[in-house]
Amino acid sequence: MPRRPWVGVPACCRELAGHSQHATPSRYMAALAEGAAVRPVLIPPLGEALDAEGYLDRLDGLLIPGSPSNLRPDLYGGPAAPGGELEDPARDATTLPLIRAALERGLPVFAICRGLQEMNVALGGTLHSRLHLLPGREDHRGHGETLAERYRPRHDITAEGLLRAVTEKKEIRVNSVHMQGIDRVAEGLVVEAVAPDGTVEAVRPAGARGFQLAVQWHPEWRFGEDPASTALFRAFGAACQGVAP
Ligand SMILES: N[C@@H](CCC(=O)NCCCC(=O)O)C(=O)O
Repeated sequence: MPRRPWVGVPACCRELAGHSQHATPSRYMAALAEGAAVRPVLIPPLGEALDAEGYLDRLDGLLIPGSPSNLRPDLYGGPAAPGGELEDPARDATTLPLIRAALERGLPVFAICRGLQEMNVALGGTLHSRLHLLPGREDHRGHGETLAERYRPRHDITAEGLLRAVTEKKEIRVNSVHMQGIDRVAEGLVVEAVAPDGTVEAVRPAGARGFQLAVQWHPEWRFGEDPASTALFRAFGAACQGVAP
């Protein structure tokens, strides 16, 4: 029985019950444990104090989860955000170096939503801070009264490359819960999927040897009900076991 791989999941820094806490939605951990058959471990967003390299020495893969917080605009030369926007500088200071180090090592990396935005910024790309205000763009914010409504399938994407190979699909219907999105794609990243309005929906490092993929939607959401999501987590788990996609 092969050893179950260990996969790091950088947490968010959140105020809960008056205390600063490190957390991520449990659906990411469940999708890793059940869909990828790996052992997920939370990585505290300790920024520079975190010995990122030391963590990666002990990990077989990295999953960068989504978050309602936005990246600090100064990280990509964007305009200052209006007051009151949720940001998470501790997470930014943790994930950006962690992503660069993991990609450099060829570690399997699966980045989701904010994680795609972090990968792009970590490698020198930029973001649109309000996609819905751009001419010709849809509103990708996933409005709805309930989580089920917010995370329901919203639009198709056209897949290429690793995404298409893993899912065995060219057209995939995905959910959409994000206000921001990629503006300038970082050098060294290739676009693997776009939405009908031109929004970049997936990227991967051009020279990636294994499973290194970032997606703007949420495949972890009820992943077992969607064949493409199931295939993505299974392939990520296999990559963490050392099996090429
Ligand atoms: N804040 C960024 C990233 C969006 C993201 O990761 N959304 C998933 C979590 C959202 C939620 O559950 O509320 C953006 O808005 O683009």
